[in-house]
Amino acid sequence: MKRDESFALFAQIDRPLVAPSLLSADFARLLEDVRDVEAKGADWLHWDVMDGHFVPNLTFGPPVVKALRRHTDLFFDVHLMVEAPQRLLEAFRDVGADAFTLHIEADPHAHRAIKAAQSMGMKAGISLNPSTPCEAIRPLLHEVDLVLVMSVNPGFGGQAFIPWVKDKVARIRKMLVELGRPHVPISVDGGINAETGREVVEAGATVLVAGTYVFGAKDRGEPIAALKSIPLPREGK
Ligand SMILES: O=C(CO)[C@H](O)[C@H](O)COP(=O)(O)O
Repeated sequence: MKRDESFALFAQIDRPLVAPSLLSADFARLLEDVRDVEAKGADWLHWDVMDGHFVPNLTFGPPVVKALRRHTDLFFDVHLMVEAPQRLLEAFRDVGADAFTLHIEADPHAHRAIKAAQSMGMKAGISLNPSTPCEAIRPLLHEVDLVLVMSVNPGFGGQAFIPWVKDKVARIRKMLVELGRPHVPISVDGGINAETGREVVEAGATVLVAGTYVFGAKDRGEPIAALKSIPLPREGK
């Protein structure tokens, strides 16, 4: 799916979008892995940016995004697991990030960051950790383009899905419906496979971020197809 198509589609889609998480790709052959998942139907690419402070791990930053931007037209879904994410707005805009998603726990001025990202032409997302209550993001639901619900404690791939996060997804979808914004995408990240993917889609998720499940497969086309085959619940169900 091309970069500029995906957000217009959320009012029409009947399946979740699939965003392979590059955290689980082979960093020594990143371009080959990106080409592989693109050829096999990935809708977005999910970038886990970690700073060693907000989470106890370090990954990549704008130079790596820039290097791959030249090779693909996939939507770049950039997830900032960093302190003071606003510092990085321009840097990621300049290298071709399409969505800039920050953590509510990382920025007391998250609303300002969201407005700034949007004014720079990026989609703006808000993310919350498993133990952060949904109420913490309620005021921002009026304005965000994307909600990213963590279903593991962020920092590492390959962790087990936390089942009670499904209730949070359902609550946030209900809040969005009540606000008259039913098509705002809810993305779920952590421990996603065909089974947990189905559960979160039933709860209201429309984007599935999957690292180990996709990149750990011999044929990445199989997990991508399995996630894409999950039907979205019908409206009014
Ligand atoms: O944000 C992340 C970790 O902080 C990863 O995107 C997430 O954990 C996906 O990896 P996996 O599918 O292996 O759980």
